[in-house]
Amino acid sequence: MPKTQISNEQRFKNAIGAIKAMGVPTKNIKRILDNLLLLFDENWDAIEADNYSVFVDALLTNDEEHNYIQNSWDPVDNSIIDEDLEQKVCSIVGEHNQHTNVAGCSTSHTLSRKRKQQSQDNLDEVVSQENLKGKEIVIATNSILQNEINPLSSRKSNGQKMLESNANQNSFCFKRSKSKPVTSPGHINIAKKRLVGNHSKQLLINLESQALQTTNFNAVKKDTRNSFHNDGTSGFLEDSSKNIEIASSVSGQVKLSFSLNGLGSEMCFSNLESVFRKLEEKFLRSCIFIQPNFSIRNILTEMCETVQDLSKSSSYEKLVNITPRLDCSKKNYRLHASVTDPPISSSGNPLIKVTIPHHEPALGGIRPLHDVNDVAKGEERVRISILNEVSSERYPPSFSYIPQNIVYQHGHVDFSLARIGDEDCCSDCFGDCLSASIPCPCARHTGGKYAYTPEGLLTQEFLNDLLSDLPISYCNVCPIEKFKNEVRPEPCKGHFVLKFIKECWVKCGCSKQCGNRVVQRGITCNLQIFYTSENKGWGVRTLDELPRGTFVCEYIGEILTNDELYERNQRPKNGINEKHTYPVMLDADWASECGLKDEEALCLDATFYGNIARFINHRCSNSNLINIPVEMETPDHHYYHVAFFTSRKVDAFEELTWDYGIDFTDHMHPVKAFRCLCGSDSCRDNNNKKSRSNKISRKMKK
Ligand SMILES: C[S@@+](CC[C@H](N)C(=O)[O-])C[C@H]1O[C@@H](n2cnc3c(N)ncnc32)[C@H](O)[C@@H]1O
Repeated sequence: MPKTQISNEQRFKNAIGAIKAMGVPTKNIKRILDNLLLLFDENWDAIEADNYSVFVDALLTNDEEHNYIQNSWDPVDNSIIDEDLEQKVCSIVGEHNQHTNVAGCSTSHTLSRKRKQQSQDNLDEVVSQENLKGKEIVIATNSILQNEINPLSSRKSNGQKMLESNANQNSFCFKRSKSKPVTSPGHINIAKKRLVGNHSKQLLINLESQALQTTNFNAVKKDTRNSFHNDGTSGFLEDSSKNIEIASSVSGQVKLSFSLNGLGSEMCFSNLESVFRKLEEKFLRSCIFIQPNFSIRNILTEMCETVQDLSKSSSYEKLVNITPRLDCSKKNYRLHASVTDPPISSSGNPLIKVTIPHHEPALGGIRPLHDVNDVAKGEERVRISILNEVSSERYPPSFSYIPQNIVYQHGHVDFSLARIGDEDCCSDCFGDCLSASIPCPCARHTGGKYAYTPEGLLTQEFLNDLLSDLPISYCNVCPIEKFKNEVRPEPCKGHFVLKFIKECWVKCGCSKQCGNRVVQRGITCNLQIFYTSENKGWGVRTLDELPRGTFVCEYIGEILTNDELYERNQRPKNGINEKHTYPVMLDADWASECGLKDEEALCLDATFYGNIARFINHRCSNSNLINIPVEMETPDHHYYHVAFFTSRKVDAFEELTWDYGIDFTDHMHPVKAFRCLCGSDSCRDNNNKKSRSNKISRKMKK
């Protein structure tokens, strides 16, 4: 009999009969049904849709805050009851309508597992509701992930009751295409869980895509504190054979991976790499500047469509078996792919098979070299994105991002508090030294005046002094010359006498917010690593305009003795790290410090371990950055920080450069000079001068 001819009373009875079989007490069923009828304006079609899926959702939803469905059974052990119920629901539902409930069952089971875990971990409640009338799915959450998910406030329409979070400003909503019927594939169930106490979150998304026909995706969003391995890969898998995994860190960093199986249709599947590449091009790049309409749902939808697009257009004629192997002893996981002749389907099309073995994390297999959204992996206060609009190179070569200098092996840096005397700190200060009437002892190094303004910029006076010609001092025995010829070193070629800044530090009485602490607070500018169009490789640019005197970043690397650097440079270079980043000599005191032993002279090498500064290119003249030695924890100038400040106003998207101080004629220098492409009029690279004059004379001849 068509449903329209069944009376509402009969439908009520049918519902009770079906749900009672799951073991739910009749009075509870009635209460929930009453609520649902109220909620859906007596729309029985909506309640019966997907075999009472809203009822099942209501059973699983136990949210007092929103009063959506009152908790209607004894809360003895919800996890067990839930699991039981869900299994029954699944079996009943399965009997009723096998096809449409495959996804429904897996959703319920997933929810159940999650719920069990939730109850064990003292998790807060699932808050989800599918609004059937408006074909919208609304999630209310205390999310901090607003950048990733389109923040829309809960809306009420046509008598539909939406969930309203206590934290309304943080709620967001997933909209479903209005053209799709409620029961069609394309169904998305989303459950949001919040860990009590530490505000960790999990977002569970089950997506069955019409586009992918028989392919199922499960997506799991999970707090990285629970899911990421130490090496930064995600370790969470529900069912590795058919999962999309989205893992997000508390700082908002998102990692996406997916694996497919069951491509039983005669779809010609492109390789995973091209799917990832296309998706990254589409989304990850744009996520650097978060778009207003950005949402996880869009990514998932786009992912389905991309897989379908690529599969349709693929001329792939091979069977690809992709098997990620997780070797925990190695840091870089790789996707192993083998290509064999494809079996031909009944329609004559080659079939594609993608196999992801159970319990092997799919994410690990395709770990990228760097996170294009944040090369610093959350180590800095700002995210540092990577963008290449020039060539196909997706990432800079491998290196480990470190936010602080680290001693490589033998470099001796004495950080002991005992070495900091009263004259080298301001233990009597309080709050902000800059606001005190008399400059503190820390300003002694800068002539009794602070180098910083209250806004955290270098004072114009300090900067002007720096940019005027610096005096040069000469070592008795120069470590650089000893590098070149240990037995008979040539005389020192001279080093600039650098002007130091002394920042307040831990032995000082002032606060961390003291105006004389700028470099130690880390990077605050929005910077980007980008591929230069002048063949200089990767470079750094600012995304915002920077005033003159702005602290940009420190040059961070391994602290090496000059001996160690020399030894490192002698080693045969292979492949990836063939190009050394330019090491920075900590030579401020070479001339004045008596008896500095070779093994004591230090330098910073960012080739293998470093920060964003390792990407800043050289410019012979008119560079926009100046490197300034900054002393914090050590009172002598044997070790110090190298900080970059803007030497003039820098426009947004302008490349940041500094003068490495290279002598392009010195072919014996420990680090081989490159052919300079800085493009400045006063380029010191003679090769360039020659080629420029050749060009001019060729032009003249013409
Ligand atoms: C500190 S790294 C800078 C980042 C580097 N461009 C990269 O892709 O990793 C120094 C290296 O960059 C390149 N480089 C820096 N400045 C350059 C310039 N003005 N002209 C040509 N190459 C430059 C050289 O290969 C040099 O060894």
